[in-house]
Amino acid sequence: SQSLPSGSQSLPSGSQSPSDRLGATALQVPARLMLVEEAEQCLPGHSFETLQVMLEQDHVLHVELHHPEKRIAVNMAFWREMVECFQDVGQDSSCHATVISGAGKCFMAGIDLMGMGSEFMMVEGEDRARKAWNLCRKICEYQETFSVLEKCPKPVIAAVHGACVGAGVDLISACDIRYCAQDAWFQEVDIGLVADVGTLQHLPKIMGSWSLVNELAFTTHKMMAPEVQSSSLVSRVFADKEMLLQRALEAATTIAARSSVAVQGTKVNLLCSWDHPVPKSLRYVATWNMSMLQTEDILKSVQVAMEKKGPEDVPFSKL
Ligand SMILES: CC/C=C\C=C\CC(=O)SCCNC(=O)CCNC(=O)[C@H](O)C(C)(C)COP(=O)(O)OP(=O)(O)OC[C@H]1O[C@@H](n2cnc3c(N)ncnc32)[C@H](O)[C@@H]1OP(=O)(O)O
Repeated sequence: SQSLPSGSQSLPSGSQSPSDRLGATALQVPARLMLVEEAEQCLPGHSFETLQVMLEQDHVLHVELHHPEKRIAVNMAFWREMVECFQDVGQDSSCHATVISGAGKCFMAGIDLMGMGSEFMMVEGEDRARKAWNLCRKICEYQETFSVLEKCPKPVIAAVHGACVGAGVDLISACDIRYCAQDAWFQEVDIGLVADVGTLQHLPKIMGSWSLVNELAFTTHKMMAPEVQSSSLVSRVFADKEMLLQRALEAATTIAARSSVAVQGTKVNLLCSWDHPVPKSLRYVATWNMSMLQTEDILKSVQVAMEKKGPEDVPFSKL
């Protein structure tokens, strides 16, 4: 059977409760214990089968999904490598923001229909209860492949061109910012199952229209770039892939120049308000800031603002 992605739980945990997710984000236990120096050297050069990680600018990593000859149809290695990669991004204090895009003609053609079919048909277990238990465990492992994007405290920007199908929609719905090119299209595909790795949980909160979410989910309606923009699934549309990547990297660079205490704390607290009612989120941010307001970054930021400079002029310490 498939080995567990590092850091994932060994028993079916069901879908993660909001507080699990928040706890994991705020107090992430290193999945692979690694010195900061090691992590810094590790990621850009790290060899993955399905991901290429490039250092684009100071503190900005570009993660490119690879399998262009199969239009980024994702195989077994992908599910494991995404977890490894973004756990490392989370630990790597020299990475402040990430862009994720597809190599070749599209962002992602969903699961590898040839290679992954047997994964769900062939579940181990001596009886139905044990098979169900093992299947639940597998589903939770697959969920971790995209949940890791939310748990990573560094903002992740999805830059989508061409097709973004099935698992591609699950992936982008777990990202913090979504941009696309004019040629992008998005689709849920009918393969006879309920989507179970994030789309159905995220889209109703992301998109402005329940009706459109239902349409996408029930009819497999193909959404083109203008429609995804008007429905808020993406926040910006660019003329082509080149412009898309340029602008996504610019946004990541802007984020990377800011105080990590501010940016990462903002991501954690936005996720808190996504999951919890306002009074609870207000209480959480008060508790958060009772320590984080003691950062030197505030004084440094105020000083450069007074001098009419930008955050890129501040030597913020690593986090
Ligand atoms: C754990 C479960 C969690 C999540 C589950 C999610 C469900 C899904 O993801 S279902 C989605 C399944 N995907 C699809 O139905 C998309 C199928 N592909 C396409 O529609 C098209 O390939 C395209 C993405 C629109 C691109 O079209 P085009 O540019 O014309 O390329 P093609 O000639 O069609 O394909 C080139 C090459 O790639 C192979 N390929 C494409 N998609 C897949 C795929 N999903 N699985 C396996 N292989 C794929 C295609 O067969 C071609 O291969 P050749 O060997 O060159 O024939």
